[in-house]
Amino acid sequence: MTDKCAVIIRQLNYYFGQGDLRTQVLYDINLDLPKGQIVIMTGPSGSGKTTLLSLIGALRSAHEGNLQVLDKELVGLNKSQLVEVRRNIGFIFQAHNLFESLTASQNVEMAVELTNNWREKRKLAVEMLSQLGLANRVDYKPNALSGGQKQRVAIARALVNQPQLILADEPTAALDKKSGREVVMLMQKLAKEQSCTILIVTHDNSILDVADRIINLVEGRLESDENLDNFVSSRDPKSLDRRMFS
Ligand SMILES: Nc1ncnc2c1ncn2[C@@H]1O[C@H](COP(=O)(O)OP(=O)(O)OP(=O)(O)O)[C@@H](O)[C@H]1O
Repeated sequence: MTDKCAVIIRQLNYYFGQGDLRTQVLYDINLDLPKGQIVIMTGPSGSGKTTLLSLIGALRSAHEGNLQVLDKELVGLNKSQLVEVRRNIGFIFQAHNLFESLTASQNVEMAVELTNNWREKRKLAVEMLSQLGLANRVDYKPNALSGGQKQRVAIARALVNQPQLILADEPTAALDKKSGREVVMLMQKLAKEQSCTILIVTHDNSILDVADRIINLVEGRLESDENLDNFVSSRDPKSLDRRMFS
């Protein structure tokens, strides 16, 4: 199974704070993300979704349990080793984090520079932006783009180096329903083409159908892990909104 999974998590615990203030936020997480799967993580506010995403993304260090990401064990790595791991991961956040002084193309080119591919950076950036429907916006700065277009630039930046793993935290939160769906459908299409694994944290139930699997985190514990049909049918529709998407 090992070489078929982008992420393997075993008995992972995580705490914030120290001494008397130490609080456990993740409890005994066990999770496999097979290569090429799109997984949505949902759950109530404060249940630990962003914390788990940031541990998988090597943005925080894990100390207890096992956390294997793209064939590398992250528990015990130092800061510079974690930075190396991050290079192989595409991140998409709710706040798109684009540089306002740079054009769409330059924002994407910055990601290509990390791979030292200086010669082709413009070509690769323009190709990726074009695939996302932004061929006629490559030289626009973010303030001349709509929310959905900015988020598509952020997706182009996350995908341009063809990472094997993409982590997205509320990628549709700043978008209206239609643009949110479009953005996620594009992520799904490109991910399938590049056969990369995607983990999306979301409260947006209108995008659940892009997922191969939905996992639900409640109070730091993985409460369920099922496909969309089972997820929906196992829940009372009235409670779905209140419990899952609060
Ligand atoms: N830097 C921090 N220091 C201390 N506690 C934190 C820190 N970040 C998060 N927490 C706590 O850890 C718990 C999990 O937070 P986390 O942000 O992972 O939840 P979440 O499920 O992503 O919530 P939301 O859906 O509201 O974004 C919460 O109780 C939160 O208050």
